[in-house]
Amino acid sequence: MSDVLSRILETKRRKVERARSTISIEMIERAARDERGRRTPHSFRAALAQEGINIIAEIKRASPSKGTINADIDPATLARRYAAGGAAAISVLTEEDHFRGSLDDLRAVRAAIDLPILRKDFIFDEFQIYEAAAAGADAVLLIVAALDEATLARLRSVAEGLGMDALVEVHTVEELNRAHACGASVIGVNNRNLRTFEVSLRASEEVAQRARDGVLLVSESGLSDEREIESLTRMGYRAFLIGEALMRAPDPADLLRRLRRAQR
Ligand SMILES: O=C(O)c1ccccc1NCC(=O)[C@H](O)[C@H](O)COP(=O)(O)O
Repeated sequence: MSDVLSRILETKRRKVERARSTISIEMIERAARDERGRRTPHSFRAALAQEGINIIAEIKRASPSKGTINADIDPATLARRYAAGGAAAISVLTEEDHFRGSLDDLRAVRAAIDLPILRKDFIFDEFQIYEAAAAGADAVLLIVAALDEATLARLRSVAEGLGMDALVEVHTVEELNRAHACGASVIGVNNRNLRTFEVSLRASEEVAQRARDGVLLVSESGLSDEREIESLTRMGYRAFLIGEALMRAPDPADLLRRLRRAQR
Protein backbone atom coordinates (compact mmCIF):
# COMPACT_ATOMS: atom_id res chain seq x y z
CA MET A 1 0.00 0.00 0.00
CA SER A 2 1.32 3.48 -0.81
CA ASP A 3 2.68 5.64 2.03
CA VAL A 4 0.13 8.39 1.44
CA LEU A 5 -2.71 5.90 1.51
CA SER A 6 -1.34 4.35 4.74
CA ARG A 7 -1.14 7.77 6.38
CA ILE A 8 -4.65 8.72 5.31
CA LEU A 9 -6.03 5.38 6.51
CA GLU A 10 -4.27 5.71 9.85
CA THR A 11 -5.91 9.06 10.64
CA LYS A 12 -9.21 7.79 9.27
CA ARG A 13 -9.13 4.72 11.53
CA ARG A 14 -8.86 6.95 14.60
CA LYS A 15 -11.79 9.07 13.36
CA VAL A 16 -13.98 6.03 12.74
CA GLU A 17 -13.12 4.57 16.16
CA ARG A 18 -14.14 7.86 17.79
CA ALA A 19 -17.39 8.02 15.81
CA ARG A 20 -18.18 4.39 16.68
CA SER A 21 -17.80 5.22 20.37
CA THR A 22 -20.44 7.94 20.15
CA ILE A 23 -23.08 6.12 18.10
CA SER A 24 -23.75 2.39 17.90
CA ILE A 25 -23.67 0.46 14.63
CA GLU A 26 -27.38 -0.40 15.12
CA MET A 27 -28.30 3.27 15.43
CA ILE A 28 -26.33 4.40 12.41
CA GLU A 29 -27.72 1.50 10.37
CA ARG A 30 -31.26 2.52 11.36
CA ALA A 31 -30.54 6.14 10.37
CA ALA A 32 -29.20 4.89 7.01
CA ARG A 33 -32.28 2.75 6.32
CA ASP A 34 -34.61 5.58 7.39
CA GLU A 35 -32.90 8.01 5.00
CA ARG A 36 -32.96 5.49 2.13
CA GLY A 37 -36.68 4.92 2.80
CA ARG A 38 -37.53 8.64 2.97
CA ARG A 39 -36.92 9.35 -0.72
CA THR A 40 -36.75 7.55 -4.04
CA PRO A 41 -33.04 6.71 -4.14
CA HIS A 42 -31.07 7.66 -7.26
CA SER A 43 -29.22 4.98 -9.21
CA PHE A 44 -25.58 6.01 -9.54
CA ARG A 45 -24.92 3.20 -12.03
CA ALA A 46 -27.89 4.11 -14.24
CA ALA A 47 -26.81 7.77 -14.28
CA LEU A 48 -23.39 6.73 -15.59
CA ALA A 49 -24.80 4.37 -18.21
CA GLN A 50 -26.77 7.05 -20.06
CA GLU A 51 -26.09 7.84 -23.73
CA GLY A 52 -23.23 10.27 -24.32
CA ILE A 53 -20.61 11.59 -21.90
CA ASN A 54 -21.47 11.16 -18.21
CA ILE A 55 -19.45 13.21 -15.78
CA ILE A 56 -19.24 12.75 -12.02
CA ALA A 57 -18.38 16.28 -10.88
CA GLU A 58 -16.39 16.34 -7.66
CA ILE A 59 -16.40 18.71 -4.71
CA LYS A 60 -12.76 18.71 -3.60
CA ARG A 61 -11.45 21.54 -1.44
CA ALA A 62 -7.87 20.27 -1.15
CA SER A 63 -5.78 17.17 -1.80
CA PRO A 64 -2.47 15.58 -0.77
CA SER A 65 -1.05 16.08 -4.27
CA LYS A 66 -2.14 19.70 -4.77
CA GLY A 67 -2.66 21.17 -1.29
CA THR A 68 -5.44 23.75 -1.17
CA ILE A 69 -7.49 23.84 -4.37
CA ASN A 70 -10.53 25.94 -3.48
CA ALA A 71 -11.23 25.63 0.23
CA ASP A 72 -13.87 28.31 0.72
CA ILE A 73 -16.53 27.11 -1.70
CA ASP A 74 -20.16 26.67 -0.71
CA PRO A 75 -20.85 23.01 -1.60
CA ALA A 76 -24.58 23.55 -2.24
CA THR A 77 -23.96 26.44 -4.66
CA LEU A 78 -21.22 24.54 -6.48
CA ALA A 79 -23.37 21.40 -6.74
CA ARG A 80 -26.17 23.48 -8.31
CA ARG A 81 -23.67 24.80 -10.86
CA TYR A 82 -22.55 21.26 -11.61
CA ALA A 83 -26.18 20.21 -12.08
CA ALA A 84 -26.77 23.19 -14.41
CA GLY A 85 -23.79 22.05 -16.51
CA GLY A 86 -25.33 18.59 -16.91
CA ALA A 87 -23.29 16.55 -14.40
CA ALA A 88 -24.60 12.96 -14.23
CA ALA A 89 -23.66 12.64 -10.54
CA ILE A 90 -21.81 14.52 -7.82
CA SER A 91 -18.84 13.21 -5.84
CA VAL A 92 -18.25 14.75 -2.42
CA LEU A 93 -14.91 14.24 -0.73
CA THR A 94 -15.78 13.79 2.94
CA GLU A 95 -12.27 13.09 4.28
CA GLU A 96 -11.41 15.86 6.71
CA ASP A 97 -7.67 15.90 7.39
CA HIS A 98 -6.19 15.68 3.90
CA PHE A 99 -9.04 16.89 1.68
CA ARG A 100 -10.84 19.30 4.06
CA GLY A 101 -14.18 17.69 3.29
CA SER A 102 -16.94 16.55 5.64
CA LEU A 103 -20.24 14.72 5.87
CA ASP A 104 -21.79 18.18 6.35
CA ASP A 105 -20.68 18.99 2.79
CA LEU A 106 -22.47 15.86 1.62
CA ARG A 107 -25.66 16.75 3.52
CA ALA A 108 -25.60 20.26 2.04
CA VAL A 109 -25.27 18.83 -1.48
CA ARG A 110 -28.07 16.31 -0.85
CA ALA A 111 -30.38 19.15 0.20
CA ALA A 112 -29.44 21.23 -2.86
CA ILE A 113 -29.68 18.89 -5.86
CA ASP A 114 -31.56 15.93 -7.24
CA LEU A 115 -28.70 13.80 -8.62
CA PRO A 116 -26.93 10.66 -7.39
CA ILE A 117 -24.19 11.42 -4.87
CA LEU A 118 -20.97 9.48 -4.30
CA ARG A 119 -19.32 9.56 -0.88
CA LYS A 120 -15.63 9.83 -1.79
CA ASP A 121 -13.63 8.73 1.21
CA PHE A 122 -11.34 6.01 2.52
CA ILE A 123 -13.82 3.34 3.52
CA PHE A 124 -12.86 0.14 5.39
CA ASP A 125 -15.76 -0.30 7.84
CA GLU A 126 -19.52 -0.76 7.30
CA PHE A 127 -20.07 2.06 9.78
CA GLN A 128 -18.82 4.49 7.11
CA ILE A 129 -21.28 3.12 4.55
CA TYR A 130 -24.18 3.62 6.98
CA GLU A 131 -22.91 7.15 7.70
CA ALA A 132 -22.82 7.82 3.94
CA ALA A 133 -26.39 6.59 3.43
CA ALA A 134 -27.69 8.50 6.46
CA ALA A 135 -26.14 11.70 5.03
CA GLY A 136 -27.87 11.13 1.66
CA ALA A 137 -25.26 9.36 -0.49
CA ASP A 138 -26.29 6.87 -3.18
CA ALA A 139 -22.85 5.34 -3.74
CA VAL A 140 -19.56 4.81 -1.93
CA LEU A 141 -15.98 4.51 -3.08
CA LEU A 142 -14.10 1.28 -2.28
CA ILE A 143 -10.37 1.42 -3.06
CA VAL A 144 -8.97 -2.00 -3.95
CA ALA A 145 -5.43 -1.00 -2.87
CA ALA A 146 -6.73 -0.28 0.64
CA LEU A 147 -8.81 -3.43 1.24
CA ASP A 148 -8.29 -7.17 1.44
CA GLU A 149 -10.55 -9.37 -0.67
CA ALA A 150 -12.91 -10.44 2.10
CA THR A 151 -13.43 -6.85 3.31
CA LEU A 152 -13.95 -5.60 -0.25
CA ALA A 153 -16.63 -8.23 -0.89
CA ARG A 154 -18.31 -7.61 2.49
CA LEU A 155 -18.43 -3.82 2.08
CA ARG A 156 -19.76 -4.14 -1.45
CA SER A 157 -22.60 -6.32 -0.22
CA VAL A 158 -23.38 -3.92 2.68
CA ALA A 159 -23.72 -1.12 0.11
CA GLU A 160 -25.89 -3.31 -2.13
CA GLY A 161 -28.06 -4.26 0.83
CA LEU A 162 -28.90 -0.57 1.22
CA GLY A 163 -29.65 -0.26 -2.51
CA MET A 164 -26.44 1.73 -3.04
CA ASP A 165 -23.72 1.30 -5.66
CA ALA A 166 -20.04 0.78 -4.94
CA LEU A 167 -17.51 2.47 -7.20
CA VAL A 168 -14.64 0.00 -6.89
CA GLU A 169 -11.40 1.82 -7.65
CA VAL A 170 -8.33 0.28 -9.29
CA HIS A 171 -5.10 1.59 -10.77
CA THR A 172 -3.61 -1.55 -12.34
CA VAL A 173 -4.72 -4.71 -14.14
CA GLU A 174 -3.79 -6.75 -11.05
CA GLU A 175 -6.23 -4.62 -9.00
CA LEU A 176 -8.82 -4.97 -11.78
CA ASN A 177 -8.67 -8.75 -11.33
CA ARG A 178 -9.39 -8.31 -7.61
CA ALA A 179 -12.29 -5.99 -8.44
CA HIS A 180 -13.68 -8.63 -10.82
CA ALA A 181 -13.28 -11.30 -8.13
CA CYS A 182 -15.44 -9.34 -5.68
CA GLY A 183 -18.17 -8.97 -8.33
CA ALA A 184 -17.77 -5.23 -8.90
CA SER A 185 -20.05 -3.89 -11.62
CA VAL A 186 -18.90 -0.24 -11.53
CA ILE A 187 -15.12 0.08 -11.66
CA GLY A 188 -13.23 3.37 -11.44
CA VAL A 189 -9.75 3.53 -12.94
CA ASN A 190 -7.65 6.07 -11.11
CA ASN A 191 -5.20 7.64 -13.57
CA ARG A 192 -3.26 8.97 -10.56
CA ASN A 193 -0.63 6.74 -9.00
CA LEU A 194 -1.28 7.27 -5.30
CA ARG A 195 2.40 6.68 -4.42
CA THR A 196 4.04 9.10 -6.88
CA PHE A 197 0.96 11.23 -7.75
CA GLU A 198 1.95 10.83 -11.39
CA VAL A 199 -1.07 10.99 -13.68
CA SER A 200 -1.24 8.98 -16.91
CA LEU A 201 -4.14 7.86 -19.09
CA ARG A 202 -2.19 4.62 -19.66
CA ALA A 203 -3.88 3.29 -16.51
CA SER A 204 -7.31 3.77 -18.09
CA GLU A 205 -6.08 2.29 -21.37
CA GLU A 206 -4.57 -0.87 -19.85
CA VAL A 207 -7.53 -1.57 -17.59
CA ALA A 208 -10.09 -0.99 -20.38
CA GLN A 209 -8.39 -3.68 -22.47
CA ARG A 210 -8.88 -6.29 -19.71
CA ALA A 211 -12.23 -5.31 -18.20
CA ARG A 212 -15.04 -7.86 -18.38
CA ASP A 213 -18.06 -7.22 -20.59
CA GLY A 214 -20.93 -5.64 -18.69
CA VAL A 215 -18.70 -3.74 -16.26
CA LEU A 216 -19.25 0.01 -16.28
CA LEU A 217 -15.88 1.76 -16.32
CA VAL A 218 -15.19 5.25 -14.99
CA SER A 219 -11.95 7.07 -15.84
CA GLU A 220 -10.86 9.13 -12.81
CA SER A 221 -8.34 11.91 -12.10
CA GLY A 222 -6.23 14.36 -14.03
CA LEU A 223 -8.89 15.13 -16.65
CA SER A 224 -9.37 18.72 -17.78
CA ASP A 225 -9.95 19.02 -21.53
CA GLU A 226 -11.94 17.72 -24.46
CA ARG A 227 -8.98 15.95 -26.08
CA GLU A 228 -8.51 13.70 -23.04
CA ILE A 229 -12.23 12.87 -22.97
CA GLU A 230 -12.16 12.14 -26.71
CA SER A 231 -9.20 9.84 -26.39
CA LEU A 232 -10.84 7.99 -23.46
CA THR A 233 -14.12 7.58 -25.35
CA ARG A 234 -12.11 5.87 -28.10
CA MET A 235 -10.93 3.40 -25.43
CA GLY A 236 -14.59 2.71 -24.58
CA TYR A 237 -15.19 5.07 -21.63
CA ARG A 238 -18.39 7.02 -21.31
CA ALA A 239 -18.13 7.92 -17.61
CA PHE A 240 -15.53 10.25 -16.06
CA LEU A 241 -14.78 11.61 -12.62
CA ILE A 242 -13.40 15.16 -12.56
CA GLY A 243 -12.40 17.19 -9.50
CA GLU A 244 -9.64 19.76 -9.64
CA ALA A 245 -10.33 21.14 -13.14
CA LEU A 246 -13.94 21.89 -12.17
CA MET A 247 -12.95 23.29 -8.78
CA ARG A 248 -10.57 25.76 -10.45
CA ALA A 249 -12.82 26.62 -13.43
CA PRO A 250 -14.17 30.21 -13.41
CA ASP A 251 -17.44 28.78 -14.79
CA PRO A 252 -17.73 25.06 -13.92
CA ALA A 253 -21.11 24.67 -15.68
CA ASP A 254 -19.59 25.97 -18.91
CA LEU A 255 -16.59 23.61 -18.61
CA LEU A 256 -18.94 20.67 -18.01
CA ARG A 257 -20.99 21.55 -21.10
CA ARG A 258 -17.81 21.73 -23.22
CA LEU A 259 -16.49 18.41 -21.93
CA ARG A 260 -19.84 16.72 -22.50
CA ARG A 261 -19.74 17.81 -26.17
CA ALA A 262 -16.46 15.95 -26.76
CA GLN A 263 -16.73 13.73 -29.86
CA ARG A 264 -15.44 10.24 -30.44
O1 LIG B 1 -6.04 13.81 -5.39
C1 LIG B 1 -5.13 13.39 -4.65
O2 LIG B 1 -4.08 14.01 -4.42
C2 LIG B 1 -5.28 12.06 -3.95
C3 LIG B 1 -4.23 11.58 -3.18
C4 LIG B 1 -4.37 10.38 -2.50
C5 LIG B 1 -5.53 9.64 -2.59
C6 LIG B 1 -6.59 10.12 -3.38
C7 LIG B 1 -6.47 11.30 -4.05
N1 LIG B 1 -7.51 11.82 -4.80
C8 LIG B 1 -8.82 11.29 -4.80
C9 LIG B 1 -9.35 11.15 -6.17
O3 LIG B 1 -9.56 10.04 -6.57
C10 LIG B 1 -9.58 12.37 -7.00
O4 LIG B 1 -10.08 13.37 -6.17
C11 LIG B 1 -10.57 12.21 -8.15
O5 LIG B 1 -10.31 11.12 -8.94
C12 LIG B 1 -10.55 13.50 -9.00
O6 LIG B 1 -9.25 13.76 -9.46
P1 LIG B 1 -8.88 15.17 -10.12
O7 LIG B 1 -9.83 15.41 -11.24
O8 LIG B 1 -7.47 15.00 -10.59
O9 LIG B 1 -9.01 16.20 -9.07
